[in-house]
Amino acid sequence: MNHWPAPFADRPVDATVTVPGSKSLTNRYLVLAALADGPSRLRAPLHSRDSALMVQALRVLGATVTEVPGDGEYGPDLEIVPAPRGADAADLGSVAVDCGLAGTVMRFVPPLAALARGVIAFDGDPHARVRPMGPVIEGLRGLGVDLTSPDGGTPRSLPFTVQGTGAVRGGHVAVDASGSSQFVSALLLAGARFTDGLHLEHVGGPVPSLDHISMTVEVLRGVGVEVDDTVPHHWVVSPGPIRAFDVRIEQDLSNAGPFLAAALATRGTVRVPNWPEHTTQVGDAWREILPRLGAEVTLDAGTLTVRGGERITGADLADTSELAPTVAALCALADSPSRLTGIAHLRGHETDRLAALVAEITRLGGDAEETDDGLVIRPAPLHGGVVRSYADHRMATAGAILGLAVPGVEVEDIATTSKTMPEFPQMWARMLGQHAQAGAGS
Ligand SMILES: O=C(O)C1=C[C@@H](OP(=O)(O)O)[C@@H](O)[C@H](O)C1
Ligand SMILES: C=C(OP(=O)(O)O)C(=O)O
Repeated sequence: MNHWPAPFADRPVDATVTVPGSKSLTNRYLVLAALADGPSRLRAPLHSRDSALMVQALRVLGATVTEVPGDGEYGPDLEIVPAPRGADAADLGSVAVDCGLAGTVMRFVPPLAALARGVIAFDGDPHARVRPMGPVIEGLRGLGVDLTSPDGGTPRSLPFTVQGTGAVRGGHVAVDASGSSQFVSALLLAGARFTDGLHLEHVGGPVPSLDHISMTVEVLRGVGVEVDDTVPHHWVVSPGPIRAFDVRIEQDLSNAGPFLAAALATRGTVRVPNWPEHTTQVGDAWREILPRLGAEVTLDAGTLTVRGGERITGADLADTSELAPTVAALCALADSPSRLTGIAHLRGHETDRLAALVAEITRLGGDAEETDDGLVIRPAPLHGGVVRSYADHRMATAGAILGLAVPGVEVEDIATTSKTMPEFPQMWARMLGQHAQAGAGS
């Protein structure tokens, strides 16, 4: 496997960076476009492995997705014409959806398949088969959908087959969403198209990544879907049409994270323009997290500016969700201990991220330990070495952050960043090139 020599920054970065579109927003709007009452357009969407898998899934289910020129820096716009429905709906026959390693595809698409007519087989990368799926499967079964595993029994994970009849009864169903917020989002996104709508109830421990559920609810309301979330752990989606739309996708604030982290790792300055004024993206939390780690953060006229301090300070941080690998890399460079909590469910992400972070930080000489629901990371001098990426885009970018401050770090399979940011190696080099130019001029 290829090893990427992570660039070491021998002086502070000074760069302005814009990142590609949000994975979470792109894949939600793609799903909604396939269910909408007319053609929709996504402006400046993400183009990456996860969004390509979603586009391909929609095509398999009969939608037409076309790339059209747009003004996005990172690729064309997308126009989506939904598949004909009702009496006009084609019988798809036996078709297959490849989920890759995308949580959004493996969780959000099965409800769409149930609304189509055909026998739709789902599978993905080897690790996708161990990502938790049970509550989506049980939820759909509770709503009247027939799903089977290859041996004919009740599936618990990928691979499985959805017997799409063109309609889903819907109504009340209870699931345990403590393993992933995506179990909730998956059912909510399609809920308005179920005959009786959806009353989803969560039973179990705390639901992680609540920002992502807020995003789902806000996006749904934006396309005319009525969602009642006033009672904790209950979401009621009224049956009705999903309005066709034309939206601009915000840049991915979670993926802005590694670049912002570079300011702390090199005691430099990184600016991200077009920071949304209002957003449901979890990455907006960088504005609270990075000051806790010693940075100065300002948001002025839509540009977020992060200035690294003399040192990175450790911190106790809860519920960092998909930001956690980036946070952990910074904590490994801090000069006081950190405790990350509320992230037990990261064990079900692209890899077991808690185990992976401990293994890779330790491999570079660091001091990291797993707890029941997170990590403890203590200061220790780091040395060079290979950071394994486990097919996990955020492990790869965590390795890149460490490499800025530690000479001799190599990241295995940097190309795995293509899951959500195929341009990452070039963007990283450009960020460091800007620092060289700024240095040459000063
Ligand atoms: O709905 C979404 O777009 C996501 C929800 C979160 O999943 P979990 O709740 O499993 O953390 C997040 O980590 C993932 O990257 C994207
Ligand atoms: C957990 C993540 O992805 P997925 O959408 O595959 O769950 C992530 O991007 O950090």
